[in-house]
Amino acid sequence: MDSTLACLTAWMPRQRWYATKGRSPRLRMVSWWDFEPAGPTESVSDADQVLFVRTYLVADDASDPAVLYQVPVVARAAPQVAADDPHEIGRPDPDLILRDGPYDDAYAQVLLSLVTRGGTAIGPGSQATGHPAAAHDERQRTNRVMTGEQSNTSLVFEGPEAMPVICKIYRQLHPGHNPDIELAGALAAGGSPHVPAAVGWIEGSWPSPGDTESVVRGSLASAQEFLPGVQDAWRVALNAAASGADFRAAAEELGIATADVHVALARLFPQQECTPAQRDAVAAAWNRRLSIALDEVPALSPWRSDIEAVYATALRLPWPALQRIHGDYHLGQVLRVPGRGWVLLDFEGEPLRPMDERTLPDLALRDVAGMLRSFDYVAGSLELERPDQAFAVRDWARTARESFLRGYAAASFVDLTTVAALLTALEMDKAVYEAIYEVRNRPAWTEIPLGAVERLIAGVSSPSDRG
Ligand SMILES: Nc1ncnc2c1ncn2[C@@H]1O[C@H](COP(=O)(O)OP(=O)(O)O)[C@@H](O)[C@H]1O
Ligand SMILES: O=P(O)(O)O[C@H]1O[C@H](CO)[C@@H](O[C@H]2O[C@H](CO)[C@@H](O)[C@H](O)[C@H]2O)[C@H](O)[C@H]1O
Repeated sequence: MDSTLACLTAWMPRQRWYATKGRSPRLRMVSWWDFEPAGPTESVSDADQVLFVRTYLVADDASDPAVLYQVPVVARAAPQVAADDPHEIGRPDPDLILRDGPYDDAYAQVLLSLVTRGGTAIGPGSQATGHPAAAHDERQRTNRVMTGEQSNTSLVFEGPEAMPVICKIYRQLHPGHNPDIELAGALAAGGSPHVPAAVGWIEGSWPSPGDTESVVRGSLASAQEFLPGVQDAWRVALNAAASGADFRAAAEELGIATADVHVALARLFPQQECTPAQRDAVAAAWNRRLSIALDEVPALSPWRSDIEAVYATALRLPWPALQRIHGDYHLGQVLRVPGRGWVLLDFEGEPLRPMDERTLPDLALRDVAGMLRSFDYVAGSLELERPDQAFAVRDWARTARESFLRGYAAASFVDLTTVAALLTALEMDKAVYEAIYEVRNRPAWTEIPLGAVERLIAGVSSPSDRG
């Protein structure tokens, strides 16, 4: 194995964004591109120390199909880097240190330059091109990496006068335009206050990891206005539920904001009547997910036939038209911005779902179900910490749910009573997805979606019990 790949093989499994945890990586270099140093934004002395700024495209054959990762690196001469540098990837030779690109100013500044000014980085059979979405703002900004449990890597650029910018580097690459760039960009261009302003994005082309003779195009990064010092709705809701604070008006406004975004998406992108074939495809996806969940979460098996009955009931009734939606809507995807209200983030869809499915028109009610599940998670996570508070937090979740639905119905003009069985099926499907997600990522929380499955089944047999 070449020495760069050897360094990456040791380093990648320790990264939060490395997807196939628990398996040994089988890495293969697919391509790379080199960036020109960002010139005016970088000091001459720093540029002297940088040997190259490069993004590697690395396929991992530990899973089938292979996962393709985007790995930006900065190569520096060994004497210039501290011995205990926490962002060292490795030393392909004794004089050269590869650093994790997002943590190095040299990469951060070329990234900002590409999304705000445009330009192209070239490599063997591959390239990356920046597409600014707004007029370029030359003011200097410093950069930092957002910390947290993230599947991608985001850098924040801030300066005393300049609009703060957040740039998300997609770690896993897929063919096609990322739905977050497409949907959030269109909503921002259409004047929606419920998404951050668009700044720009990076698209590229590279050899397909499955067939290196063919070339694919796809999204590499996106940048938007960063809203500093705000809390996400998960934190706001958790604090409100823990302290017993009234969340009804906030939940109702969240319902209105959600409906406003759905109405705007229905105007900006084509809507489709839901054909029998599309209903069959949704039903097949429910069943596929259920069978994965039954394999990975054995505690679900006693409810198998009840879950299937929930799906069957929804399939007997008429369905609304399909449209573009958020796709992975939960409280962590929404920010509370003083003076502006709720702002929605991350229209990428569910990370456990294939990208080509995530860009299809879907049921707007899927987002409604996602948010309802999130209110249940607030109660569920607090209940795990303080079982003695269970009654109060369940009551909080019930009122949040009612207020959210009231706001959504009023602003979307959807009569939710006519689609109640479909909404229940979508909540069930989301709880099944979450059971898989939790068992893989946060096993201690698996009982939250399992409790929801039980309650949803109980609610179908006696509707007034639903909380
Ligand atoms: N425009 C923004 N303004 C402020 N915070 C943001 C913005 N975009 C994302 N964030 C925050 O950055 C973090 C990661 O964003 P997210 O889109 O969820 O990334 P990932 O795809 O890695 O999960 C979240 O905590 C989110 O609240
Ligand atoms: O990483 P993403 O934000 O794209 O979403 C994934 O992770 C979420 C967890 O952070 C997960 O959401 C689940 O947990 C939330 C609380 O942490 C809860 O509010 C959501 O309702 C629940 O689904 C999401 O499902 C997953 O796709």
